[in-house]
Amino acid sequence: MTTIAFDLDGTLLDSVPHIHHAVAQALSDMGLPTITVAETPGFVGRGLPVLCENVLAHLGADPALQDDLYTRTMRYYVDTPSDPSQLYPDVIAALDTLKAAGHRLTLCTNKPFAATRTALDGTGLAPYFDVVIGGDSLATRKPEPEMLHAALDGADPAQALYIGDSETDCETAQAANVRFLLFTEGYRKSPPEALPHIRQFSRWRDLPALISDLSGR
Ligand SMILES: O=C(O)COP(=O)(O)O
Ligand SMILES: [Mg+2]
Repeated sequence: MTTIAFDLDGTLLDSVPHIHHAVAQALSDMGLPTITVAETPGFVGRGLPVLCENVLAHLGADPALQDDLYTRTMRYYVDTPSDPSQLYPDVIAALDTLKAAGHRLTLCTNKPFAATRTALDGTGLAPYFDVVIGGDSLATRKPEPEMLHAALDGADPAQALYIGDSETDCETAQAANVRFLLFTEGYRKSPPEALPHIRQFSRWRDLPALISDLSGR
């Protein structure tokens, strides 16, 4: 049995349209200019406070509006339902296979906890994860190691795996001394070779075999 922690946005869910909708609604309510869908992945990965700070800087808006933008975006995050169409292809089948092999699955995302719960419930992912750590669950966020250690829930980091899509996830795994597997179809900004990883995959249907190689089952 291996404890396997997963990132959420850009790893299990292609959530950029959902995130863009929430941010664009909040910006519009505040009478600010907007960001495009294409620009949105560049703001995802370090948590909602950083997204808000960077969006305001990008728009040349007053940084003091960060808390207001955060509160409004959170409301749209939670109020806008998620659905299974956001899942990358074959995610559920891969998680079923990993569960059936006896692995323990947990979630470690910088998305705020309340928004994470809504996303997990709406997409059908909720039953798969024994532990869920969100971006505001602890005093620190990824790439600090505490969230990942909490998501491992007592498992030995040296025996565990972390699966994510971004620079943030790779740095987190390094800081937490956990082996990192890179999903290449998410919201990474640099090429895969710039992010140290022990395996990479572009199709979820390939993940169970990668993990059974690594864990010897
Ligand atoms: O909220 C974010 O910035 C990204 O969330 P993630 O950690 O699931 O990729
Ligand atoms: Mg991610």
